[in-house]
Amino acid sequence: MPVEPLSQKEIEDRLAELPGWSLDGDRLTRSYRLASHFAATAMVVHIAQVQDKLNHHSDLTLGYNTVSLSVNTHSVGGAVTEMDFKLAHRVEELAAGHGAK
Ligand SMILES: C[C@H](O)[C@H](O)[C@H]1CNC2=NC(N)=NC(=O)C2=N1
Repeated sequence: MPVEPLSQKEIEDRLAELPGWSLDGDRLTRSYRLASHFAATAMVVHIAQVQDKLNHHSDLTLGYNTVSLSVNTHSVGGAVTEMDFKLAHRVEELAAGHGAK
């Protein structure tokens, strides 16, 4: 599926539907806090599974009780595309099941 860079306005409109996510330079980002380091680790594994399914991968960081993502689309030179928002929405869905805030 070919993807194109989104305009600033398109990014802002889509971000309005994704509380907690923001644009940091040319990347979509969000950090989550979890109840324990083990819970955070399980969420990382779950996100990795989704990313492989979508063939779209964030920079994914496991901290102490935290999980952070930062993503853009390499194939269009590191711009934000629909693929980044698709991943963000999938992560939001699974985050609830991990008790991530
Ligand atoms: C060959 C493979 O389809 C590409 O390298 C995929 C893998 N994961 C990816 N992840 C991200 N974030 N952007 C991409 O363009 C991308 N491309």
